[in-house]
Amino acid sequence: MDQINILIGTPGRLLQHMDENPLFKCDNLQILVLDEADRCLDMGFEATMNAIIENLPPERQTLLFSATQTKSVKDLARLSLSFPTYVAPHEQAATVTPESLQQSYIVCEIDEKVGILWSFIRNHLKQKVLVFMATCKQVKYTYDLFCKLRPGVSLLALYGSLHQEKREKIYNEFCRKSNVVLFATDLASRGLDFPKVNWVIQMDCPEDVDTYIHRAGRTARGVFGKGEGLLMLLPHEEKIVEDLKNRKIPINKISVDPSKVIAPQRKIEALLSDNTELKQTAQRAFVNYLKSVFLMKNKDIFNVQLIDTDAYARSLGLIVPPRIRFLHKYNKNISPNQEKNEQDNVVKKITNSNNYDEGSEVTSAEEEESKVINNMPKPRTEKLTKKIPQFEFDNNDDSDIEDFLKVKKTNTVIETPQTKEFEQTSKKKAKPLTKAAVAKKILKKKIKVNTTVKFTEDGEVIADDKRDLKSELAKQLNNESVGGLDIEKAKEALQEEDKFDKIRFREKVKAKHKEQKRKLKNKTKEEDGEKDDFGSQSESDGPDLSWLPNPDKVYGKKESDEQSSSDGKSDDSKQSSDNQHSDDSDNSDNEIYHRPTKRKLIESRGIPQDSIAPRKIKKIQDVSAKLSVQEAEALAMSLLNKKYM
Ligand SMILES: Nc1ncnc2c1ncn2[C@@H]1O[C@H](COP(=O)(O)OP(=O)(O)OP(=O)(O)O)[C@@H](O)[C@H]1O
Repeated sequence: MDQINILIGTPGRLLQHMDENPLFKCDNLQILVLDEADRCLDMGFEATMNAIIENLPPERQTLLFSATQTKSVKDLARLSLSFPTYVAPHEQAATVTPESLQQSYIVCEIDEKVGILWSFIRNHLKQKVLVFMATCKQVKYTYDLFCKLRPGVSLLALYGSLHQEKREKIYNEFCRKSNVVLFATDLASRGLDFPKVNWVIQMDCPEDVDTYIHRAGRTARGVFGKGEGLLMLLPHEEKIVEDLKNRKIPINKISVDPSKVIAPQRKIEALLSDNTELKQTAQRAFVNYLKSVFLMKNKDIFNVQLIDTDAYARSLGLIVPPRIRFLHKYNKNISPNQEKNEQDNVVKKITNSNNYDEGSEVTSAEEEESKVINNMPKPRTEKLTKKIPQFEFDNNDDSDIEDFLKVKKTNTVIETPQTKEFEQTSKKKAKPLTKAAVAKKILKKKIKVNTTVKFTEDGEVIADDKRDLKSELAKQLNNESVGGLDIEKAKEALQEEDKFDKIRFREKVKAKHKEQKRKLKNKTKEEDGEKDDFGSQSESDGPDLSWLPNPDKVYGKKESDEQSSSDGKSDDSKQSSDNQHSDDSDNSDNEIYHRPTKRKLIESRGIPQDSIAPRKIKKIQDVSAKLSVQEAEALAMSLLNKKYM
């Protein structure tokens, strides 16, 4: 780190190295360059920049760059500049922005913005467009929504809450592609050099003139760069144009042909009703936009009270406008006097500077305020179309959207009784639906929230042993319809339930053990069965113990056996004779114990088992062979008769 010649970094990262890296030394620093110097020196980076400057040697050259350079002595004094030189290459130029940048603005209602943007994109499919919005949430929502609506061109979104790697990927993708739309926050308004951007759309009014210049500067870059800029303003935001013109920015007012605006309102509403996540993003976009307007410094231009929030919510696809808590809180905290003053101010401003409400009569401040908020004079663009040149939606690219636009009717709604009914009911719902109201409704209907009931295919309820309450106390507590929760009672009920849970658990363990035992038993049985295959043929035959050594041989002969052994018979032959004459009483015990199976005996004598026929059958075969047919028949009959007598 101490060997490097050039270091490029953001203020935060640089300060982190200074604080945490022992190898990072700036004693020999010769040149400090601050790109986007006005931004670096403004309030947001003040503390960080002051800390960095403290760590740098005072003997150095300092270079500051920006398209909107600060001349504030206070700011420059912090850098300890001596003999500063101001270099402005375009100071004598007629305009501060490049001549090849064509700039225009439109005035529209807040609920028209989405439709205008959508129509613009649909008509510029073969162009590279950069759209600036006020907040991350708006960018995210517009991106998600338009992706679902499929405009027919690549869409990208760039905003601060994205991971750095993703930001870089999106940046590179936007640079690479030529037909693409990028939705972005002011994160992309400075320093990023996107090549060949055709259009910069400022969908929300920029914070100040500097922000406008930086945003617009993303197009018409370099020596031969060309581009166009479009600024969308709400009627009360039009005052910024004056500031722009005072700063030598050539900007012309144009209007939009309403017949060419296709607002996919129904589609958006349908999408949101199907997709809760998208709906939540829309709600966040709505609240965050209003918050950003509320927090703007320049209250002459930004006034959240003048925004038709219901219309804005509807344009985002939200049928029920989300609650704007910060605004409610703010309105509550304003004392009546303050409120009246504010109202007076709003009215004065509107009546003085706005030409749209020429016909309205001021009766009292309060009346006027409510007029301003609820019945804001609508400076519809149609009114202005006579004087102002129209915005050319049809561009020269090869897309066949021109025909499409001519054929398609805008906002065609087939009126069905259902839609009429819906509109009527939605009109009736003037009262906002609060969470408390919803909760009251649920309580009235006695619906138990957060309960799951499972049914069989026949519609019978399946009892859930885990969820069913067992103890009386818990049941009682559950049935109580009093709001709130008695912690002590709930604790006791839980303890009671715990007892039943333990019993259930014990039973479960017992059942498991039983099952294990049963399985083990079955296994051993199976193993025994396998042994039988190799030992005795059937259980009635008894175990095959022929393989055991002869106890006589091992323990010597018994007295009772002496006689039989003296007959000169071998052990094997004795065994076989024993089998043949099983009624021999002397050796009966040994016989039963040592009796091998018939199969074993036959095998031990070396006679093939197949060749042995049962003795009785053999005898009959022998006798019948010697008889004639008649004699054999007679014999058979007599045998049968004998058997059944
Ligand atoms: N002398 C030059 N000849 C040709 N092209 C140039 C020249 N100087 C700059 N450019 C091109 O102009 C574009 C803008 O340059 P650069 O990014 O340096 O501007 P910048 O003033 O830093 O802009 P910003 O700070 O607003 O992002 C770049 O694409 C660059 O290649």
